[in-house]
Amino acid sequence: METELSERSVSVDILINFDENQRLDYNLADELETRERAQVREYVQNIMRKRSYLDFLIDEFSSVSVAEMKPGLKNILRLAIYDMLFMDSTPDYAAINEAVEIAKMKLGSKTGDLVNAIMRNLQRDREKLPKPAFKDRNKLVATTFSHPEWMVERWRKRFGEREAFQLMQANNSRPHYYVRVNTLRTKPENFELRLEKMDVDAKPSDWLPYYYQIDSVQPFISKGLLSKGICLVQDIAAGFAPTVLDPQPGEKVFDLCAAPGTKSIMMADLMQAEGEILSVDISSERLEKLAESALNYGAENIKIRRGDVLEVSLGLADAVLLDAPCTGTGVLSKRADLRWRRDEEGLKNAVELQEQLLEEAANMVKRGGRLVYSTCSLEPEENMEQITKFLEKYDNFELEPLEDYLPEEVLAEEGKAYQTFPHKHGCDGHFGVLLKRVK
Ligand SMILES: C[S@@+](CC[C@H](N)C(=O)[O-])C[C@H]1O[C@@H](n2cnc3c(N)ncnc32)[C@H](O)[C@@H]1O
Repeated sequence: METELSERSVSVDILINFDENQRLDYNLADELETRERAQVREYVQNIMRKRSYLDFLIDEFSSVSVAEMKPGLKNILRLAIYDMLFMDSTPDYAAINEAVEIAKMKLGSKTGDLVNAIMRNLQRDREKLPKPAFKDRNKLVATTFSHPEWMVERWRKRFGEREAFQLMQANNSRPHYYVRVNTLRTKPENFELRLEKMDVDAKPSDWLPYYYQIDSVQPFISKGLLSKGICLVQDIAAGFAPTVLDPQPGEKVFDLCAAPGTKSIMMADLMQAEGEILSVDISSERLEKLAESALNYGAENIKIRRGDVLEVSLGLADAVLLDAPCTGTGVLSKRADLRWRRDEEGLKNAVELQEQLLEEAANMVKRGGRLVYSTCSLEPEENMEQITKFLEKYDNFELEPLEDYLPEEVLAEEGKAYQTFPHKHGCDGHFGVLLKRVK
């Protein structure tokens, strides 16, 4: 119980910090063991995936509304309800006791009593819990599926209700994970032998070479395969952008907005570390991760530069990847917190920044060179609408067909773009196009 208490209590700290600073800081779990840190992530991500519904239940069983609660109490209750209703391994009494102890420890004995009273109320009605019944359809759907109302409204309009439900259900499910073999460090056949020895289920992908769908990244961490650079954890759809850019050994490549760097690492492998990749990002913290990965993965042709793409002067490249900052609505099952950090204003700002970044990136492509624009968003404004606007303004770029690189089922825009959806493709939602500079 001692360690479980600390897992829960650290999870509460992370949730409180998120409410106060809009930042998910897993460093708060650094003192825990690997397995416990994994449990903290599970708690935090699952609570993010069910947040509106948990808040609805708090409102039903507490005399103080969620809106009036301080982050401490609110997040202890979210965790306690999640524990009681969704963690099969936690008996009701343990869910209540643990929450009461955390409340006493963090907020005093009175709050402990309040948590106890609210949780006992809920336990009494456990078999016939109230269901959200708001007249406002967006609010009802948003509470049931725990997504923000603005997102629900736009997805219901765009996809229709049935498909919007499927998408939100996929966002609330445990995501699929993939690893990609790093051929700079091992041969694919040797990697398969390792997998056999490790006795893990890993299904090779039909879509791209060297990718395997896995159930959990844990064995790959514990056997040191990531730290030794043997394979990279990367969603298969995240691999589409480097695949269609198709960097060749000896070329000069710019990876703009590169950190934490999985696409730079993959490109180094595609180039067999010959030629040059200049990886640029505005965030030094994220670039540190890239630098560490480049060492681990033997990506010796990566050079790192901290800078704002809107200001740096880099010269010209054969191939440029702009993996633009975006709302991330395609990766909500892995990054459940993102849904609570985004709003319509944020979408508008992202679109404006992407437009400027795309113009700068285009100026760095030499004549005859290639430019890939990619996002992990599902929103048309960040994706094809961005490209249409760009092509209306610049007649020196043309869209290239992608059928030679990617499977048909992920292609959109008559084969001139790719777009995946979590509920249709079983991977993250990514978009991308390949543009050629023709004059
Ligand atoms: C989608 S992430 C990139 C992910 C990365 N390509 C990868 O595969 O690991 C977007 C990145 O853009 C960076 N960024 C945002 N605005 C930028 C700017 N004006 N100049 C350079 N980098 C920027 C962020 O720091 C962030 O690391």
